[in-house]
Amino acid sequence: MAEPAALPGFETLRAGLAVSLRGVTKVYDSGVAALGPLDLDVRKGEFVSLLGPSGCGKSTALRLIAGLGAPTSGTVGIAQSTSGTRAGHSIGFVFQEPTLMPWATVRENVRLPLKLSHAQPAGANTRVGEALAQVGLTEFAGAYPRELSGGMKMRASLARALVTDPDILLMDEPFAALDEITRFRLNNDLLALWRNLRKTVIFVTHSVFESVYLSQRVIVMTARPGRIGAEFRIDAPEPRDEDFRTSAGYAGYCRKVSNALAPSYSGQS
Ligand SMILES: Nc1ncnc2c1ncn2[C@@H]1O[C@H](COP(=O)(O)OP(=O)(O)OP(=O)(O)O)[C@@H](O)[C@H]1O
Repeated sequence: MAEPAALPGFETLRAGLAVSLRGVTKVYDSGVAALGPLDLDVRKGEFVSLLGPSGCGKSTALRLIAGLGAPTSGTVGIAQSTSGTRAGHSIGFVFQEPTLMPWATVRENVRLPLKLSHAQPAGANTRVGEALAQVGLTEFAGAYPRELSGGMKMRASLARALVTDPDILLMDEPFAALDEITRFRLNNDLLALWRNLRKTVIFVTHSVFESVYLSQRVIVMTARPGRIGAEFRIDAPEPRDEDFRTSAGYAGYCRKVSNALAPSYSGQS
């Protein structure tokens, strides 16, 4: 069978790559040089964290990868969806704020991306059920956002990103507003999901500890305009759990990443 034609903006990438940024810069209309030049390759199925000081362009990088804006220069390459569906469906985005519709139930909130893509109702019901089960919210499908804790709202937001079965999950400080115990629990659940579903995850965080716990690779960005200052491969055994979180190896990685991050904060208070 002939290869499907590449979708516009979704270039053919080197085999095994999910995302490839080449010389990407972003200068906003205000004149702020937010990013780059940035060269970044992310392998299919890899879990990568972007870490860096406030305003260094992490969210900008995610938005460019998601196609929510164009780079000022350089190229953003995204692997074509393995499911052969529309290009936009290969990416799911989770924001720091859960941004749920307050007047709609969890089920309706999670269904929204399928509704927008005019998915068949029967298939949509199945997908919504699967996504809710993946995040442990089956029993709260009929609840309204006001009835949910912060952690549950974030689970609903994650289910909404998973409902289209995207190949790539972009997560922008998703757990930053949660208390530490809830955050640890969601870290573990996200890792379990990643192990089962093997999605490519690009995760933005301010937390050295979170980035080392979750990632196969931590990218430390410089102050604005953000570039790659250092990167670390986290070679820890899977599955990671509380033993890893309290291990000497984990503490050692955290120290190295913190040391690499420190220069980016010089001049900031
Ligand atoms: N739409 C926009 N128009 C103009 N400037 C913008 C816009 N979006 C972001 N910026 C600026 O670009 C720079 C990078 O912003 P961005 O949100 O990407 O950084 P960040 O690393 O994600 O920051 P934080 O960690 O605080 O969320 C900042 O100086 C920000 O004020």
